[in-house]
Amino acid sequence: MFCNLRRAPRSFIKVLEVSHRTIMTTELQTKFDKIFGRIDALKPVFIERLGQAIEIPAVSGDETMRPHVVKKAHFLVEQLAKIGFSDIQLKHLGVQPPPVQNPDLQLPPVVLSRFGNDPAKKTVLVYGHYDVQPAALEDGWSSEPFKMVVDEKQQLMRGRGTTDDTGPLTGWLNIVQAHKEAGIELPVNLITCFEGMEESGSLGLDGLIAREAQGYFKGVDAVCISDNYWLGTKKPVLTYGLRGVNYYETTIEGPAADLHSGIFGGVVAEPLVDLVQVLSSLVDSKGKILIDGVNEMVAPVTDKERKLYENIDFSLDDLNASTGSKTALYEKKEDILMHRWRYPSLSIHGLEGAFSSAGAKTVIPAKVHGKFSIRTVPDMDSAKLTKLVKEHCDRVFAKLSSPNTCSTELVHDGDYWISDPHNASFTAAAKATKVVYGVEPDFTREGGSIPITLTFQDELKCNVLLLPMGRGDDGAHSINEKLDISNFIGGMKVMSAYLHYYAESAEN
Ligand SMILES: C[C@H](N)C(=O)N[C@@H](Cc1c[nH]cn1)C(=O)O
Ligand SMILES: [Zn+2]
Ligand SMILES: [Zn+2]
Repeated sequence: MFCNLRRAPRSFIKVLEVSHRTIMTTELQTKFDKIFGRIDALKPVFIERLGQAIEIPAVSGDETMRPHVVKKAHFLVEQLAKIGFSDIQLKHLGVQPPPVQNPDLQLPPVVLSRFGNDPAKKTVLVYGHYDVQPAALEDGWSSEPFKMVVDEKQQLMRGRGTTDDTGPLTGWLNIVQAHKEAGIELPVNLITCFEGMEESGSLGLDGLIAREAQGYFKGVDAVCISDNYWLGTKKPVLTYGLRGVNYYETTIEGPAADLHSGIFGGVVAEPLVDLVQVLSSLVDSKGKILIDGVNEMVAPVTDKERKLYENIDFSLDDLNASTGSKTALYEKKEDILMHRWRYPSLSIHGLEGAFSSAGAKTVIPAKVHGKFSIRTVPDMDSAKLTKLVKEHCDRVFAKLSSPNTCSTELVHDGDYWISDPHNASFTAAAKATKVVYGVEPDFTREGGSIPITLTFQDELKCNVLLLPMGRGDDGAHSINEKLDISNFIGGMKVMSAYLHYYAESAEN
């Protein structure tokens, strides 16, 4: 273990003053030099490992792809073993609950492993997810999404999962390898918890965490999650809040089979016509949620909170750059960020069962499903929200006096989360960021969701830190998802430095 600043003799400590705070001893500087040097030297190995992982199309939301998700879990097991992690276990979570086409479909396994088990050290659990969002070349990708391309000119890696979340996940493996090869002891015990269902609601993981709180996860002092993004493209951030997400499916069905619109058009009630009306009643084009009672659940903005937005480095131009358009609903930084972080939003994602290919098929679909989700924020209650959503859809459908049937179901929900950005974990991560990037990070919230964050905090009774690796323009969930090589390398250096600073902090 390296020395604790408070106990070390003054003569020994040659300090580096950064921003009025003492953050580095020469001993730590030497360690960082060696670790960072190894991370730089191992760059080709790390890129190769990420490329191999990206090739496995682990799409959790598509039942037919489940064997690939399982294959990626086994790939991780292989890599963990190669690097020297121990006690590697695949935890099986049973069958996937409905709605599901195959009632026997097994959930993907959770990959647990350890590096070190020294009672004198703190224990950090790192969580990541190895599943990804769907992707297809015909969606508009400039290269095969599951064949990682290293763009030397732009110094980035393109492929599904590079930033969300395979790149950051492999980062944890890589930093252990870098420590070993640099001959530097890892300053904490590390536990990995990698799941394969995050993009589909983290089904089954809550139960596993509760079961293992006093088992595999006993003694965890802090949880660190690298699964979100910087706000923009230049300034590193640490994230202390997430929105939750409630995902819904409205199903409307009528005729026993798809019909010819020339023969039956105007003669039968069309499910898709009904569904379009139900969906269009949920939200207006300015983003206002139209479901009675939803906006009333949102906690009011306080003056103290309003001030937090003032110093954040972000602008309308950043938003436009990351969407590649000028389609913003708000112009002012505060309005944009508040609507991303602290107000709910309702998005309509798609239709299942309806014609969606090129061409001009003249069919009346017999059964259609509309998919939409609501990002939730303090003080919204998931069960109450679901009641309001179902009542709203039933009411709108009833007004149509249609002979079809309509039902709305919650597919999955995950809680929002807010933390204290001044705890020991955040302080350690802020020092690490300053050492690697030379700037203090911004403290941000995230509009996306990581459903398991609150469960870790509550079940393991410890702080959770969100330590993003990629940039705001990485295109997570979109086409041409990428991770800049500088963020991959810088992110791994920050992960390493974070563990060292956290190890020497007086509190948890
Ligand atoms: C922020 C994280 N990388 C992420 O993408 N989370 C997903 C989680 C989710 C929940 N339901 C479906 N996906 C997200 O925010 O959409
Ligand atoms: Zn993710
Ligand atoms: Zn995602």
